[in-house]
Parts: sequence; C-alpha cells; structure tokens
Amino acid sequence: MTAPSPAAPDTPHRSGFACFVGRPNAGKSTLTNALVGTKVAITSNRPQTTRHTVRGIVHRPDAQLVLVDTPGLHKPRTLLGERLNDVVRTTWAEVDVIGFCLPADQKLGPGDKFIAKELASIKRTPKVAIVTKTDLVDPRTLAEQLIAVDRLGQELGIEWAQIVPVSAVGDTQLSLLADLLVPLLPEGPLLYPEGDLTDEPEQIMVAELIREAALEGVRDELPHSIAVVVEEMLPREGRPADRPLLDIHANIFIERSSQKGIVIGPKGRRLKDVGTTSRRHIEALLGTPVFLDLHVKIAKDWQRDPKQLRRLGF
Ligand SMILES: Nc1nc2c(ncn2[C@@H]2O[C@H](COP(=O)(O)OP(=O)(O)OP(=O)(O)O)[C@@H](O)[C@H]2O)c(=O)[nH]1
Repeated sequence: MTAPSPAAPDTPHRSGFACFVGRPNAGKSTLTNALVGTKVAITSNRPQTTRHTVRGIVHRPDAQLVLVDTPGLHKPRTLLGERLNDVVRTTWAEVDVIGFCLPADQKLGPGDKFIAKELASIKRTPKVAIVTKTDLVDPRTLAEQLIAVDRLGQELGIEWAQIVPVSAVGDTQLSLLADLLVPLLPEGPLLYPEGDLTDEPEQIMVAELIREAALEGVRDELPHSIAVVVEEMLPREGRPADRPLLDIHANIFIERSSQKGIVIGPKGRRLKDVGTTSRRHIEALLGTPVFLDLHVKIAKDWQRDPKQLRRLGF
C-alpha cells in the first residue's frame, strides 16, 4: 500500500495518468488494486479478464496518480480482439507514463517481445519496466530477470525510465513504485475529488464482478464467450431507511445454446453459486445489501458481430 509521505512545501503538486501493460496474467490488475488499496479492477487466474478501462486513483499529498488498466494486447483473431488492441494503443498514446509489467517467475517470451516492440514505437511516453510477482522467485532469478529486461530495452531501443521489481501480493516496493511514477507526471492540480477510487461506472464494475464469478470454475469450457450486462440497478421502494436493498437485474450472455448448461449447471446449482458469490462481492463494493436477479441469454456469435458488441458495451 502507498504510505502517504508529507509533501515538502516547495514540491509542486503533480497529477496524471499511468497505465500498466503486459501480457495476460502479468499481474496488472493486482498491482492496480494493491496501489489503490481496494478492489477496483477484476483479477482472476484466467487470462484476458480485464475488458474495460478501469481506473484506480492513488491519492498522495504531493500527487494524484490515475491508473488506467487496459486489456492485454494480443494477436487479434476476432473483431473483439481488434477492438481491444485499439483500446490499448489509444490509451498508450494518451497517458503520461506506461508501466510495462513482466512477471519475475517467467522467462521473457514472444508475448512480452510482441508488446515491447509496440511500446518501442510509442516514443514520447516514458516507460517504466515493472518486474512483478517477485515473491515467487529467489534473488538470483530476480537479478537475471532484471538484466534480461534491461537487455530487451537495449535490443529494441526502449529507454526504460526505471526498472523496478515489485510484489503486489507481498506488498514489496509498492510505495517505491509510486515514488518513481510520480516524478514522471506533469505538474498539475487534482484531477478527481479526493477520496475517489475509480470513475468506472458502477454498473460496469458490477457486471465485471458477475462475469468474474461466472467464469470461475468453467476453466477451459468458456474461455472468452461470456459477457455480462447490468440492465437495471434500483433501490427497492418502500424499504425503511436503515434497511435499504438494491435490486440488480443482469443478463449473462453466451454465444451458443450448448453453453447454457455449463453456465447454469445441474438443477441450476452453478448459476445459484455465481449469484451468491457475485452478490457478496457487489455488496462489499457498494456497501449495501443487494438482491441480484441473473438470467442467462444467448447472443449468437457476439464476438464477431459489431451490433452485438456495441450492445454488450464494447
Ligand atoms: N504470487 C503473486 N501472484 C500474483 C502477484 N500479482 C498477481 N498475481 C497473480 O497472478 C494472476 C494474474 O494477475 P492479474 O492481476 O489478474 O493479471 P493481469 O495482468 O491483470 O491479467 P489480465 O487481466 O488477464 O491481463 C492472479 O492469479 C494473481 O493473483 C504477486 O505479486 N505475487
């Protein structure tokens, strides 16, 4: 967690945007959450779960750092894949600093190089190489990884503003990372009111929590075929002020009728579990009791259909 250090009186206030990039599972969402100190982005051990640009805001006396969490850049196979890559590139060109996340426990591979090459073409934005998950390796492996990252930069002509090892899970070097990112931001006033953690619309965050729960346990059966849309979020009428209830109606979209059974499970048990799990997370996020009404619907081949994609919020 970022320990707020008192700002020296003559230090100018800085504010700006940073985004973490890296291949799927590199630890971008977890790092965002750890820096901000609350669960704003969606983590899971499945790759490519972060579809929306989720911002977390680090408030410090000397700076405001707005973290933009992008989807992973990958070789596009569908229209959705192309759109996701466009989102990533647009974000890179707009932010003040890019944090390139490389997990310490995996040798640099083609996935990292693919992204690094793209990064090299964005000249203007400063880039910090962040070696993540350092709790998973011994010091020697970590040292080798830091050297490999340095070399990768030299090979591709990327000048790292910094190379910094961190562990989001172990809370190691997180405040140092913030200390290194802040000087790369322009001088400027607060961009968001103090106390704001994210400007992601609540409905999208709720939809992501449901999607995360719906993906859990269906490991290989439904990799990227689930989308969730929150149709309605309304306080239940006639409730006493001290016992509010929020009604949430959401649809889980799948691509084929054969996937319905997987999501719903025998006698509806799986869907019920998905409801219970996501309701708990939503209640924690919004701080209010929730009644969650979930339906499973088929939106045929939604990943390939521009009209469906728009309807599903892409
Ligand atoms: N041990 C350890 N595990 C971590 C750390 N950071 C992330 N992880 C784990 O790595 C996995 C992927 O982390 P995410 O934060 O979801 O990765 P991501 O880069 O956002 O992934 P996408 O959304 O797929 O792009 C999760 O299972 C995390 O719990 C860390 O510092 N230490």
